[in-house]
Amino acid sequence: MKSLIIIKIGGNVIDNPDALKQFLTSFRGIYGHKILIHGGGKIATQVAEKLGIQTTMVDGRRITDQPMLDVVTMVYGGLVNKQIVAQLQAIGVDAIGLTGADGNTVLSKKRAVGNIDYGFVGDIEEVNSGQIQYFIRQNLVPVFAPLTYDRSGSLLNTNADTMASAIAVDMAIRNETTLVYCFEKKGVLADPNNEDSVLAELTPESYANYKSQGVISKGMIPKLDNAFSALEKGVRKVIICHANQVAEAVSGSGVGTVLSLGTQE
Ligand SMILES: Nc1ncnc2c1ncn2[C@@H]1O[C@H](COP(=O)(O)OP(=O)(O)O)[C@@H](O)[C@H]1O
Ligand SMILES: CC(=O)N[C@@H](CCC(=O)OP(=O)(O)O)C(=O)O
Repeated sequence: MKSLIIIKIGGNVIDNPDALKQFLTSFRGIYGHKILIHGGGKIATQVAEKLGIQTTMVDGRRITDQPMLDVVTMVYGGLVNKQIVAQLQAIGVDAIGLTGADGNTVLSKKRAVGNIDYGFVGDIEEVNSGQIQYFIRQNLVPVFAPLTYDRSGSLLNTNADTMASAIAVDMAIRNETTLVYCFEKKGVLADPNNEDSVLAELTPESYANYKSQGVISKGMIPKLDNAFSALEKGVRKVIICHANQVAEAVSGSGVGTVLSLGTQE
């Protein structure tokens, strides 16, 4: 099987032009086939606010009514996606920007969880990995915005960490897949106030312990849930690391946090 590297880059890095540039340079240094999935939640919140639209997040997901869907479509599918693609092209990476609707690549259905009306939020139902593989075979680097669609013409807002995990799981059928979550810290920290307290390894057991102590919290919880889920479903390796260190992390030089299923019964 061929190796494939799937990288997710979060909103705090995208929001900082210098940090984004450094990340994209490191991304260019990754040898072989690769896919990028970007977030951009922070920018969507800022743009929405400028338009007088308030943001409400529930369980890490943005309540997405029609005006908010318009904002996230413009921000993720337009502004962020096209800026990243243009910057990658400028440094010699032949990137192609996609949403899940483009090439029918990622299909979802409206989220229906409990009594909460999330609006136009999509839970992924199907990844068309054959089509994504086609782009890769053309030596293109797919760059996905966190937007999916529901077959009947509606775009749906989808959490970018979940999108990365779902794409990685499906691509793992045809490729030896590594999934890397990049953000603004050096990895999962044993002490959130100490940037150097990076955990080299995390198992479901140690994750549960750190979570119950409140050491792992906020956005890191859905990220790790998605990350462990990918590992359980056939993704070979999952790493959480700093955006600048993505090339080193992929080459196995020991930076960041590597997830392991440990010795589960
Ligand atoms: N133990 C921890 N180690 C590192 N980050 C943590 C930890 N616990 C909570 N976090 C928080 O998780 C955040 C990452 O999640 P999130 O904001 O969703 O990432 P992204 O930028 O990829 O969207 C970090 O910015 C940090 O504030
Ligand atoms: C449904 C839902 O919540 N979608 C996310 C998609 C963007 C995202 O996940 O961006 P980060 O990775 O930068 O957080 C949102 O609109 O915030």
